[in-house]
Amino acid sequence: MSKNKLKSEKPESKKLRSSAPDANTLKKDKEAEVKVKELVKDERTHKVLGMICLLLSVYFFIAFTSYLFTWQEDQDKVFRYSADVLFMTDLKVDNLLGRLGAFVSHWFFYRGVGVASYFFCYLFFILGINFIVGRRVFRIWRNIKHILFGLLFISTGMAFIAIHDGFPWGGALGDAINRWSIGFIGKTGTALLLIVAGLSWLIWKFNFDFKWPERKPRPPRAVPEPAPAPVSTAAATAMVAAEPSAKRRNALKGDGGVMVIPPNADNEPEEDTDMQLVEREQAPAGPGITYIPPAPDIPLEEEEEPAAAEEPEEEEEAGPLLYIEETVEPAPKKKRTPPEEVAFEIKELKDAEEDLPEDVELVREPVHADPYDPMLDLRDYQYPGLEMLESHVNEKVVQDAGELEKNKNQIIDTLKNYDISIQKISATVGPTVTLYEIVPAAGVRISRIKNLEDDIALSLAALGIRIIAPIPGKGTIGIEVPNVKKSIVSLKALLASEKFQHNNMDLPIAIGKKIDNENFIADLAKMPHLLMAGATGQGKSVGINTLLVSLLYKKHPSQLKFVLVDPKKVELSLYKLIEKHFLAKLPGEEDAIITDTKKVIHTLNALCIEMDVRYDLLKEAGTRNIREYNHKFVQRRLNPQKGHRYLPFIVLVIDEFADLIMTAGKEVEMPIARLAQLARAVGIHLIIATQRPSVNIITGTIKANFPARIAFKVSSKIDSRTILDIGGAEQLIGQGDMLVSFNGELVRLQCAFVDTPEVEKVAEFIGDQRGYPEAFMLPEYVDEKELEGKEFSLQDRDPLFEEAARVIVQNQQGSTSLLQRRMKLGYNRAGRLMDQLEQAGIVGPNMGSKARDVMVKTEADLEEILNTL
Ligand SMILES: Nc1ncnc2c1ncn2[C@@H]1O[C@H](COP(=O)(O)OP(=O)(O)OP(=O)(O)O)[C@@H](O)[C@H]1O
Repeated sequence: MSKNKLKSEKPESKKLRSSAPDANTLKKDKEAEVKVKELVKDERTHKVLGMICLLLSVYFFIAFTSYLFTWQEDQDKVFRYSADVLFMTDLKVDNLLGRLGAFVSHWFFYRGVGVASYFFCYLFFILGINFIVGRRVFRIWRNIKHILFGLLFISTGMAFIAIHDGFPWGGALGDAINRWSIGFIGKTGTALLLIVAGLSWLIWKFNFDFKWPERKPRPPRAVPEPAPAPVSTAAATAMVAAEPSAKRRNALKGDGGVMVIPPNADNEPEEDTDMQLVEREQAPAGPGITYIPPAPDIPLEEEEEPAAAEEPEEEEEAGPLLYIEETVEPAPKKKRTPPEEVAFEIKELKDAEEDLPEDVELVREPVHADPYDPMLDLRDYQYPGLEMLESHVNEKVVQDAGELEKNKNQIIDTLKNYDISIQKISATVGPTVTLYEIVPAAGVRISRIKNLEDDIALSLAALGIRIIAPIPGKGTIGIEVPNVKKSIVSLKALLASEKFQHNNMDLPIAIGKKIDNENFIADLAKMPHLLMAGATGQGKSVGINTLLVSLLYKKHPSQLKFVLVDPKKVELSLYKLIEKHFLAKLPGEEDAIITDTKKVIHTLNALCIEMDVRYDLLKEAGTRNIREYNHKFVQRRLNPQKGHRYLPFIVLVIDEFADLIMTAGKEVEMPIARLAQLARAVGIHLIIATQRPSVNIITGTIKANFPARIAFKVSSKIDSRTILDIGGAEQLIGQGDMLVSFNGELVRLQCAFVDTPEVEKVAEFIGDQRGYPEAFMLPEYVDEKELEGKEFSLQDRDPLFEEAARVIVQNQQGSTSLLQRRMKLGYNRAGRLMDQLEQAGIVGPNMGSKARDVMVKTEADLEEILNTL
C-alpha cells in the first residue's frame, strides 16, 4: 500500500506544485524559516542570551542593593512622576544605577514582592549560566518551583514581621496576602501558617529523619567494610547509582556519619535494578581496583541531590558519584569519614565484614568521576515523538453482535453435522479475526475434530478459517474466523503502550496485537534473529518498517546501527536520511543502503570480521556478552588505548533474501549462517525477509539458526511448513495478518501498521539533527579471490603501511590480529600488511601460530626506515 500510495500521490503533488501561485516565494519563505531555526539553535545565540541574563542579574542585584539605602530619597520621585521618571533627564536620583535602577527597584520592592525580589537576580543568574555553559547546570523547573514558593513565603513573612515598618519588606503582594490572612485567620493563625509553610518546605527539601534513636534498626558502629578488598569502582557506581541520592544523604544524616543500608530499594527505576544485578555478578570482591582519575571538578551544587531521585534522566549530565577506597590498612590515627560525602551500601560486603578488626575504619575519598557516556557525542539528539505517527481511522475493534451470533450458530450447526456436540462456546474479538473457543461435550475426542479440520472449514465457508485443536495449554478448540470489519493496529498505539515505554529490553520491537488485543512486544536481542516470509503484498515491508521504526523510537544513535540490504532498491531507501545516525556501511562505499549482490557479500563478510573482532574484545575484557562488555566500558574499566570501544548493537536487515540466494547462493548463505550461529552474544542481530519461503532458499542451516519466525500469508501449505514447520500461514487473510513462532509458541497477530509518510517523517526528523560525521564504518573486507595473483612490491604499499608499522613497533608484537583489532582491518588486509612489513624488514618471517619477531626496536629507528623507503 505504501508504495501504491506514493505512486498515486506523486502526480497529485505535481499538479499542486504547478498550480501553486509562486513557487519561488514559498521556497524563500522556507529558507528563511530554516535560517531562523538554525539561528535559534546556534550555540552563539545561547551564549549571547546567557550574557544578557547575567547582566540583568547583576544589574538587578546592584539596583536592589542600592535601593535598600536610597529608597527614601527616590521613592517620592518615582511616586510623583511614575514611568515619566525614566525620561526626565534633569531629574537626579540616588540609586547607583540611575533613574532606571530607581524605577525598577521601586516596582520590584514596593509594587512587587519586597526583599524577595532578590530571587529574580538568582533566576537570571541560573538562566545565564545554563545558556553560557550550554547545558543544564541548574535545573530550571525545580528552581522556578522553589523561587515561586520563596516569593510567596518571604514576601508574606516579611510583611508579617515588619508590618508597621515604612520599608516595603514584603512588597504589595506580601502586604495583600498578609492582610487577607490576618483578617481571615487572625495574627496567631497567620504566624502558625507561616511557620508550618516554612517547616514543610524544609522537610520537603531535606527530608529530615524524625526517628527516635533507640528505634534505629541497628546501633551505630564503625564502618563495616572488608579491609583487604576494595570495592571495585563499578560495584560502587552501581550501588551508588542505584540509590536515589536523597535517600543516600538521609541515611547518613540519620546516623551521624555511620552508614545504614537504605531500608528499601524498591522504588528504583527498573533499568537501574537490572544494571545492579549484572554488576553484582561481575563485581569482584577481591583486589583489582581500577583507579579512575578524578574528573574535572563538578561543583556539588550542580547535583542538587534530591533532584536525582525525581529526575533520573538528568543524572547523566553530572554523572553519578564514585567512591573509591584508597587506604584500607588499619590506621593508628582514626579518621572519620565526612558524613555528607560518603554513601555506601553494605549488603554486598557482609561476608568480609567479619574478618575486619572492630576498630578499623576505612578512609575513603569521594571522587567525582564521569562514567563514559556513549551518548555524549550526540547529546542533544532528540528522540522522535509519537505525534509523528498517525492514529488510523478504523483502529477500534468492532464487536458486531449479529456477526458473532451468526458465526456461533454456524459453528454449532456445522459441528452437529459431524455428530460433535459442544458444551460451551465463547468468542474473543481481535483486530482482524475472532477466536471462537469451544469446549466439546464429554466423550468427544479432540483428534476427531482435528481430523475433520478441513471439512469444518469448508462447511463454515469462510476465507481464512484456522482451526487450532486443541489450543495449547487450554484444552479447548479454537476456530479463528476473519472479522467482516477489520481494524488497523496502528504502530503509534503500540509505541505509546506502557509495555513498550517502560521495559528493560535491549532491542524492543513492537510487532502487533494478539487476538485478545494484548500488545506483542518482544526483544530482538533475545530472539535473537528473525526470519520473515510471506507472499507478495501481504505486509512484509510494512512489518520491516514497523520493526525499524520501533527501534528508532527507543535507541540512541550511539547504541544501534543498521546494515540495510535492499535488493529491490526501493523498500528501504527512506532510511538513507538517517545514514549519519543509524546506518553502518563499508569503508569507501557511497551508499549506505546496499542493493548490489557483490556488495552484499562484502558487507556480510565485513560483519563476520566485526563479529570476530568483537569476540576478541570480549575475550580480552573477560566478559561474556555485549551487555557486560559495554557496562565495563562505560565504567571506564576497559582501556580505549588497547582497542576497546563502546559497541553499538548492529541489526542487519535483508528485505529480499530469495533474490540474494538465487544470485549468490553459498557466498551469501555461509556468512549469514555464521552470523546467525555466533553473532548474538556480540550484539549483531539479523532480520531476514523473503517472498519465497522454499526449501532451497530457507535451507536447514538458516532455519536452524532462526528460532523466531514470522509468516505472513503464504501461497501454499508447503510454504507455511517451510517457514513455521506447521501449516496455517496459507489460511491467513493478508494485510498484516501473521503467525509468529517464537519461544516454542505459535501466536496469531495483526501486524502494527506504519505508513510510508510516517516513516518518512521520522527519518526526516532524525536526519535533520546533527549526526556523526559519517556512517558507522564496518571493517574492510578484501576478497581473497580478487587478490589472487597480485604480487605487491614495496612501491605500491598499502596506504595504511606506515600506521601499521608504528602499531607493531609501539607494541613490539608482530601479530596480525593486533593489526586487525587496532586498525579495524579484515584478516586479509592485515595479513597483506604484515607481508609488506616483512619485506621492509620491520618484522621477521611468519612463525606459524606465534607472533612474528619485531626487528625494529624504537620508533626513531622506524622513522628512519620509513624515510628511506
Ligand atoms: N499491518 C497492516 N495493517 C493493515 N494493512 C496492511 C498491513 N500490512 C500491510 N498492509 C496492506 O498491505 C499492503 C501491502 O503491504 P506490503 O507492501 O508490506 O507488502 P509486501 O509483502 O512487502 O509486498 P512486496 O513483497 O510486494 O513488497 C500495504 O500497502 C497495506 O495496504
